[in-house]
Amino acid sequence: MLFVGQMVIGHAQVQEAAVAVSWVMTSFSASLFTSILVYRIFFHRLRSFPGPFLAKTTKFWHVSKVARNSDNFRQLDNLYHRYGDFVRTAYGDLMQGPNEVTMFSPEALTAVLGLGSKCTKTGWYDVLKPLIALNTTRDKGLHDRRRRIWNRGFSKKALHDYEDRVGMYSQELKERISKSAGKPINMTAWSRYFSFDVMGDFAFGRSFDMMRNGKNHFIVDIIRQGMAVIGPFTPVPWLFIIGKSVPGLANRWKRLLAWTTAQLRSRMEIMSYILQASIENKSTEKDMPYMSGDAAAMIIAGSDTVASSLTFLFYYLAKYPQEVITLRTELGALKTPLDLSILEKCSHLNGFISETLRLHPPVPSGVLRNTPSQGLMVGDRHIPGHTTVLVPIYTLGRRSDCFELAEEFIPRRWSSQPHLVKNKDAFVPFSIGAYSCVGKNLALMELRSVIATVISEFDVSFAPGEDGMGAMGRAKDTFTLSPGELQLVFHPIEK
Ligand code: HEM
Repeated sequence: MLFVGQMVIGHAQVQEAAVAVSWVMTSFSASLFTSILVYRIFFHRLRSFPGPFLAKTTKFWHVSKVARNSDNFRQLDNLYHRYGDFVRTAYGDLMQGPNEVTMFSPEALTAVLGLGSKCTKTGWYDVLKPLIALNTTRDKGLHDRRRRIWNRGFSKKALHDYEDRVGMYSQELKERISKSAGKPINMTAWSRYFSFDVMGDFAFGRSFDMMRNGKNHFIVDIIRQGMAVIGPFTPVPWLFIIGKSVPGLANRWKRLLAWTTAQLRSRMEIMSYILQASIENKSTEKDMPYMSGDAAAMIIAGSDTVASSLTFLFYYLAKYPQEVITLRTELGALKTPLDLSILEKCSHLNGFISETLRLHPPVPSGVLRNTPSQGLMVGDRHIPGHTTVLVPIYTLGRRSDCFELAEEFIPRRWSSQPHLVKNKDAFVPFSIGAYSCVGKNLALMELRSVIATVISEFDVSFAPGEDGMGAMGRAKDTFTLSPGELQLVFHPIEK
């Protein structure tokens, strides 16, 4: 009896203790979170920057905004129109609370990325770890050393050597298009098949054969699934890094790395310059994480960007048939077979490409940087040290104080009507400074080659029922831009 009584009393005491402990825990958590919120809203060093109320309190505000449509560039653009040149956002570095300022002016771009800037890459760039690619190298000295090696693969001579290969892939695309002449084809997919085939060849000496098979290579699917996750989780990159350990994702990730490393043992093109540097230094095995990282980065950086650009180039060819005639006249004056280096001098073709990249930059939200410890001056505004900053390329390219009729597609602003460009510093599709795009000239060569090759034989129109709006309307911002489907019809021209 006594024993039962003790048990009842004991049970009651345990219950009381549990209630007391949960009260203590609840009040502790409530006061902790309240003080964090009060600090972030009223006392944080970025409190003077305007921005959405919830963005001051948690980064998940930004995730919730972009989770559904993966349209970060559009969300940031809305913030610019609402708050102006400096906005406190919730987008940024590893394990911090909201500690970011997004800036929208060319002046800010130069301060953050221009030569001499002391800003550094943020923890977001650890996404490829354990591999280390050129574009994910956060140490400035190491980056400079590796960039010098990469530059060899993009020298004038190297680029000249690539011309035939690029021309050959452009012909292949034209032949594939001609097989579907008069019928709708998904140009978003075919632009991707082209760009990945080219990069497969340049990175590994072997095409992905996507144009031949008319479908994605499995490696490309893995990359695209990875990029689709990166998009919404950019504000919280540590979640993505943790996600890489989840079995399904981890296996796909491992397959990608194993495949990339295996390809390195075979014939290579641009990678051969990078490999050569390691052979000269007798450090091939030690450098393997760099070389695998570089090969993966080359595919990621060099394929989606070119694919997105091509999709929008074709969109404008279909939308403005008059432009096709102007381009054809310019190209008609050239000798055949086309010499790709001559295309560099075609002012309308280059204006057409620049205008497309201005309105649809393939890296639309820009790149993440941390300010140095002393902070950063942008005009008369001081950004405190260790703040994550970014300058969205999409918004810069559409600023009405930088471009006359900014929302309109006017290729001539880059040739015969330069007054339509009020501030050229706002046109930065390839970024600027020490970390700007190393592949810019190869990318432009590909774009010029495809457009010149295809329009010399075809007119382009939207497929029945297609108005072209989905390409941008349904585009996903997965760091690089992934356009929505675009159905086009190609009609052989009479010669
Ligand atoms: C229209 C096509 C392209 C556009 C708009 C573009 C844009 C960019 C941008 C904005 C960056 C800066 C990224 C950052 O700071 O995080 C970048 C870097 C880079 N791009 Fe491109 N890119 C294009 C094509 C290519 C191609 C064809 C390659 C071929 C290999 C390439 C390779 C790279 C590499 C390796 C970097 C890192 C450079 C460094 O950190 O030093 N890109 N690109």
